[in-house]
Parts: sequence; structure tokens; C-alpha cells
Amino acid sequence: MPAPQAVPIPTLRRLPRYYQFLSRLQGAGHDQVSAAHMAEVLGVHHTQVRKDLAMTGCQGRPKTGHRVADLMRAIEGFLHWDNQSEAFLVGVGSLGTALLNYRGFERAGARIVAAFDADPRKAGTSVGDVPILPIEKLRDLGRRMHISIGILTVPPESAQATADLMVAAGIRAIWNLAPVTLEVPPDVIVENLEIFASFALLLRRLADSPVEAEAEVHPGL
Ligand SMILES: NC(=O)c1ccc[n+]([C@@H]2O[C@H](COP(=O)([O-])OP(=O)(O)OC[C@H]3O[C@@H](n4cnc5c(N)ncnc54)[C@H](O)[C@@H]3O)[C@@H](O)[C@H]2O)c1
Repeated sequence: MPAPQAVPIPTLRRLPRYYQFLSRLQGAGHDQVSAAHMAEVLGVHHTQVRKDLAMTGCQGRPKTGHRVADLMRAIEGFLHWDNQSEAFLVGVGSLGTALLNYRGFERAGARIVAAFDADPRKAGTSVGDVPILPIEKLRDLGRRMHISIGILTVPPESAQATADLMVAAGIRAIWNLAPVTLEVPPDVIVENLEIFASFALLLRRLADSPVEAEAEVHPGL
């Protein structure tokens, strides 16, 4: 298996999509899949799919392709999903609560073990089985529990201070959902996610797409 730094980022982004597709195939009772079929359904060039899958070390067979279960295991191992990383979430508002309620993280290899908020009314409560703790506990607890991932869902004005606190707590990877460019030491990884950037792209593409026919608007209304 190549060293992690040799893996192209686009491959790392495509593998979870492959995994979701495989999981749907498995759910529908299929146990074999070809790279060509994955390429067609997912709209990725088949050479690229083969290259990506080869990186996971899973060998396909010329006629039958891959066993779905083997491929899923290979992707899990390659992305370290089989070695769950524990995460802290900071900022238990609308977005933070939605993420805490989302059980898909565990399938993606991360388990949120505690959440933190500055609002004293939230401390001492929980979302599902995740306890909400006062923000003052973040630093010591992070260090004691060797937590490496921080999910940042505080308002923009608190984002940099929260990132600083996460770094002081020993967190080495921050998933930043606040619309702020964070400044962190060079050895700390930041991945930003902006849902509205994707939505803006959708709107732009809709505006650019040709309208084929004068559609009947809301028939039946
Ligand atoms: N990435 C995206 O696509 C996306 C989508 C929606 C919202 N957001 C961003 O996510 C963040 C949260 O949005 P929301 O709608 O959940 O806000 P919210 O106001 O509902 O929740 C924010 C929470 O953070 C807590 N908080 C504030 N300062 C804190 C601090 N210093 N330490 C710990 N906790 C603190 C508040 O008490 C509150 O519970 C915002 O930055 C928002 O812009 C991003």
C-alpha cells in the first residue's frame, strides 16, 4: 500500500462515493461488481475507477470484477475506517445538533465521543448518547483522551478562538464548518466544508441549463 502522502486527494474524495455505491449494491443483494459498471453509474472514467481501486490493494478478476464485500473491506482499511477515530464537536447549535444526531459518522470511521458548548444551559445535557460538556473542559479532556479530530460548528466570530483551543487540546485535524479561514500551526490539518457553496453551484448550473419546453407549472395545484 502506498504511503498516505502519495495518495491523490481526488482519489480520497472518490473512495467514499464508491463505498456508498457498493453499500447500496450490497443492500440490493449483489455480490459482484465491475469497475466498468461503477464508472458508468458514478460518471467517473473507467481508467480512473480502476486506478483508484488498485490503490486500495483489492484485486479484481478479469471477467467477474470485484467481490463487493472485499472491495468494501479494502476501502474501509485504506481509509482507516476500520480504526475508528474519536472526535470532539464544538458548538451544539442547529448544525452541531444535526451532526450529532447523524449516525453515519461511525460508518465513515469517526465517533463523536463528546461535544462542547459555551452556553451553560447546554452543559450537562446530551444529544443522543453524546454528552455536552462546558467548553472549559475541552483542553484537558482532549489531552487526556488523545483526541485527534475536532468538528467546529461555532458561529464565525468564535471560530478562530475555538480552533486555537482545539490545537491546545492536542487536536490535529479540524473539520471546519464555520465560514472562516482558520490559522493553525503547519502540522494541523484543516478541511473546510461549505454546504452553500455547493448549493450556489447548483443554482448557477440551473440558471445556465437550457429550458427545453414551456413546462406546465405544478399541474394539479
Ligand atoms: N458549512 C456549512 O455549510 C454551514 C451550514 C450552516 C451553518 N454553518 C456555520 O456553522 C456554524 C454554526 O451554525 P448554527 O446555525 O448551528 O449556529 P447556532 O447559533 O445555532 O449554534 C452555535 C452554537 O455554538 C455555541 N458557541 C458559541 N460560541 C462558542 C464558543 N466560543 N465555544 C463553544 N461553543 C460556542 C453556541 O452556544 C451555540 O450553541 C456557523 O459558523 C455557521 O455559519 C455552516
